[in-house]
Amino acid sequence: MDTILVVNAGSSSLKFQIFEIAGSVPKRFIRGQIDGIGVRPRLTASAADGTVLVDRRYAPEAVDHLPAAIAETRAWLLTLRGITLRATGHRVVHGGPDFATPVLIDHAILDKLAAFQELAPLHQPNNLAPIRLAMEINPDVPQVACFDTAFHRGHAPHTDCYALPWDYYEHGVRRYGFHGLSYEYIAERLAEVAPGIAGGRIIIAHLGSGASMCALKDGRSLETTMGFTALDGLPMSTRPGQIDPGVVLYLLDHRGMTVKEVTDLLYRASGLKGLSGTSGDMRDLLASDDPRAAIAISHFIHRCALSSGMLAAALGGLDAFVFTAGVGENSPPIRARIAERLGWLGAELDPAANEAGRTGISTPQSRVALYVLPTDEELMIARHTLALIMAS
Ligand SMILES: Nc1ncnc2c1ncn2[C@@H]1O[C@H](COP(=O)(O)OP(=O)(O)O)[C@@H](O)[C@H]1O
Ligand SMILES: CC(=O)OP(=O)(O)O
Ligand SMILES: [Mg+2]
Repeated sequence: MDTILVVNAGSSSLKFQIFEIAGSVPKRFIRGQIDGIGVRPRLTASAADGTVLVDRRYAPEAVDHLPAAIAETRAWLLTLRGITLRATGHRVVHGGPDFATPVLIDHAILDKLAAFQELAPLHQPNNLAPIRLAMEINPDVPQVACFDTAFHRGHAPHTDCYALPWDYYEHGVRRYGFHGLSYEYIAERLAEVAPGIAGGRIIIAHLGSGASMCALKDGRSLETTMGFTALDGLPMSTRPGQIDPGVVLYLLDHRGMTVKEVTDLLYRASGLKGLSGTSGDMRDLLASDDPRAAIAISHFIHRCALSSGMLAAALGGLDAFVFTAGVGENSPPIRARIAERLGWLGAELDPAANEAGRTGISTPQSRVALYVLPTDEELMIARHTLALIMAS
């Protein structure tokens, strides 16, 4: 069977899917992941019909960094029989100013992408590691990079610039935005689920371990909460979201912290984890009766509400709001609290539909339609990868 392998190497997980090439469309064959790297490592994979193919737990030190997760995943993938790999598609978080579409990777492109490592330290090294390995092991199999930044590349300069001297914009200091593969997929899903609304004014809330929102109009990204790096915008599992740059200057200057210490603080020790002092996992916080866990959740809701207002202003109103990614897809209480804060825009939640995790979760009279749509970054990558290899 001819297949495409898709690799989505994240900050705390390695997600993968194998798609059968069925004519010009990819058909899901296997979906799996190693999550909880260094904490509660677990390899799971299932067939398209849901049959569990593997479910293996590891001691934290056995899979404590991405290369170990790649090695475990690769060993398991090699046990599969009857599969011919035609191409591998990779999620690459940062594509900088020039990569507006997926690309076939060669060594020169790999070097260009490595230059963005400091702009996405949690992701870019992890995204590039499997590409390097694949190019070494299977030099004849095409490797395709699909960028989180690409979907936002059409933003007008007055929206994606910072108010710094213009020269900085020219040199790439811009608001790139991320989670674009997820937004692109949701925009397509929305056109199927709600064709009458999909062309309207929409906010997509990608609330996972990393979190951002996108203002979508006519199916295209108009604005987003993340910026130059994936630190900006909403508070996340371990990242603070929007922060006064004066805080960073204070930490460097007054506290005498090194750049590495500040980087670690902002990427790994802040957000829900930093505020609660216990965990960056929303499930742990929801289950906790610690007041600091409650503050962390309330802060998250508050910032989601503020960003929604900002994006509604960018859109000139709001027709629909979509919840997606780990928290957005799986947490009725978080959805309910955000929906309540959208009441002034005309949103009215149907509590039973929300609890049941239905696709539509607003009341019939709600002026803003509310949806829960599971994202599928890997399917989006498979489509791009297949299109690219068929065209080349
Ligand atoms: N039932 C749930 N309730 C609340 N949060 C959840 C639930 N299930 C998963 N999550 C959250 O989803 C996050 C992972 O989301 P995901 O979109 O996979 O993120 P990433 O791709 O950034 O790793 C975890 O941090 C976890 O807190
Ligand atoms: C860009 C980003 O934050 O990605 P993730 O949500 O996978 O961490
Ligand atoms: Mg993710």
